[in-house]
Amino acid sequence: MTRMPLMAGNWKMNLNHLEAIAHTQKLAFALADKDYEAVEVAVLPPFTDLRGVQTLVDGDKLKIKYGAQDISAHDSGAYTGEISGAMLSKLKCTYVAIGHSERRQYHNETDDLCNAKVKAAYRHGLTPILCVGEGLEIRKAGQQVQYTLNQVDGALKDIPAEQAESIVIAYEPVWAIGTGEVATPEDAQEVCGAIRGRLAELYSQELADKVRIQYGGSVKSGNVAAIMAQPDVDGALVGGAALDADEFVKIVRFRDQ
Ligand SMILES: O=C[C@H](O)COP(=O)(O)O
Repeated sequence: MTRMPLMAGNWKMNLNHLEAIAHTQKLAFALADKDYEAVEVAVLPPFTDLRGVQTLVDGDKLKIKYGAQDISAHDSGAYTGEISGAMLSKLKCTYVAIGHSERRQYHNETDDLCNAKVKAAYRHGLTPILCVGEGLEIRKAGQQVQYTLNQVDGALKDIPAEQAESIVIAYEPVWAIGTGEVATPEDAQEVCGAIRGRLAELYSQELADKVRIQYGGSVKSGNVAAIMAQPDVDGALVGGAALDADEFVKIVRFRDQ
């Protein structure tokens, strides 16, 4: 089964709304139709950038997809500081990251909350990029597969197959995020393969074969090809390297690296 690779740039808390427009224009200028035929390209800017990115993408009919880095579990109301799925879908977001390790670590997000956010995303026609992955202690104990599969189970609780078949799962070992310490291609394959196996158990092999599983953690143009060569890795969730447009374009063109 061929799955369209998804290269997504998670800008995290970087680039203001003016910088976001300049950065997206630079990407749009560099990317050609043949890039989009081979790879789906997405950016996940901060909330305050989304309107600017939308205006650019709509106005110039760009093929870059975009989405948010988080979503509220609630649809509206007295939740100061939160952004709802309805607001994101009104801005024509395609994707929303859920359960990024930085949200789990600094905002105490649990698997139950991730599950509620996955449901909120689907209520509003957004595609979740569910982030999972173990910390260093878990890795040292050799528990990375079980730990990550528990996160998958928790976030997908009561999610029907008709929804789950469109999910994207990003395996991001926490010890490899922003550290320059990339997982080996074999490390990435071990867990990504196990995630696909779990999807087959929870749903069906047919569904598992459709779902795109990304690797994230210090992905750069120099290591992306080896990671993408793994059978169960269908893309990358890129942090730091996505802030450099030239570098991100090289990652999108991983087959040339
Ligand atoms: O969402 C992206 C990941 O946290 C990876 O970040 P990084 O590429 O800077 O290691």
